[in-house]
Amino acid sequence: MTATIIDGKAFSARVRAEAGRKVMVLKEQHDLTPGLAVVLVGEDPASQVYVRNKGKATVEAGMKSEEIRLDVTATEQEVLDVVHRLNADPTIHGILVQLPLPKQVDEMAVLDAIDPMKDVDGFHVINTGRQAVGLPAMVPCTPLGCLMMLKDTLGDLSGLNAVVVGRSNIVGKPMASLLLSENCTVTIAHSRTRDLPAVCRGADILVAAVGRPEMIRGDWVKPGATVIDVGINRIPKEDGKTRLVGDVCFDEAVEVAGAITPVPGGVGPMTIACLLANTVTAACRQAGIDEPEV
Ligand SMILES: Nc1nc(=O)c2c([nH]1)NC[C@@H]1CN(c3ccc(C(=O)N[C@@H](CCC(=O)O)C(=O)O)cc3)C=[N+]21
Repeated sequence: MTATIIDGKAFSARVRAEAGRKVMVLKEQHDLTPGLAVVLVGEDPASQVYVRNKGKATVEAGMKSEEIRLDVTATEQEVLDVVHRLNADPTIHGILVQLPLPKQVDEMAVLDAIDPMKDVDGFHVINTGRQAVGLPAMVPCTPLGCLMMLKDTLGDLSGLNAVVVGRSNIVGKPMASLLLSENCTVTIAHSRTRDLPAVCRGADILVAAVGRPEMIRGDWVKPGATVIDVGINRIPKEDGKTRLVGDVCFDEAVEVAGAITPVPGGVGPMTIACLLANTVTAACRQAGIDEPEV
């Protein structure tokens, strides 16, 4: 039996279309145009592509998009000044500072400066804490996208064993916290975990977010499990070009899993769609209105 392939690209198109319909209602009924600002420091080519895609998706959904580019030599104060200006701008409801930042800029200080209400990445400690205790919060886009695909595939997640491989602040930890909120039994595994393959084999839900190309093999997957591959690794091909692979060895895992996300076309597109959804949510909360039902 081969696994069902979870089509993140198709799913993300539905999420983006829904965000677009909400934006239409907000414009017509509340004279409110949600605005998203993306701050990019430096010229990392991968980040540039990603930032351009975000800008395009934002405009397609009818929102205002602003891109702020700073030189790779920008000081921390220059980045903070941009954040402060965006915090004060009433036409901007979401602020995303593209990570990683150059080494002279303290990431934590920048994230801490973002108004938590405008923190569409959900990386501010206020949002991390609010999510953890069950208060309304901005939830990080990648884990949110993963959760949407899991619920769409499995329905109620209560009681399932979830193993998250990776403990980053941007994916692993918030993913684990969201799965706990859905009543999963959650294990966070990482580089020091003993007998990682055996731990993974206990997972009904296996989320791979380690950043190591094809580390998770087919025989680490419990038959029938749902596998979410967060990894996006560019590796060289024989012909000198490159290809994208996840943290899961797809060709092996697809033979064992019940359902699996591909790379590309899985988690990545959902991340961008959730960014738009979060920006709509943020705009409604800032305006003190209920999010439209569409
Ligand atoms: N503050 C911040 N928030 C982020 O959410 C954030 C960030 N910084 N820094 C970089 C990472 C990376 N990231 C991606 C999102 C979508 C795709 C995506 O759409 N990928 C496509 C293919 C992309 C390709 O072909 O290269 C896919 O997987 O199908 C990729 C990568 C968000 N990040």
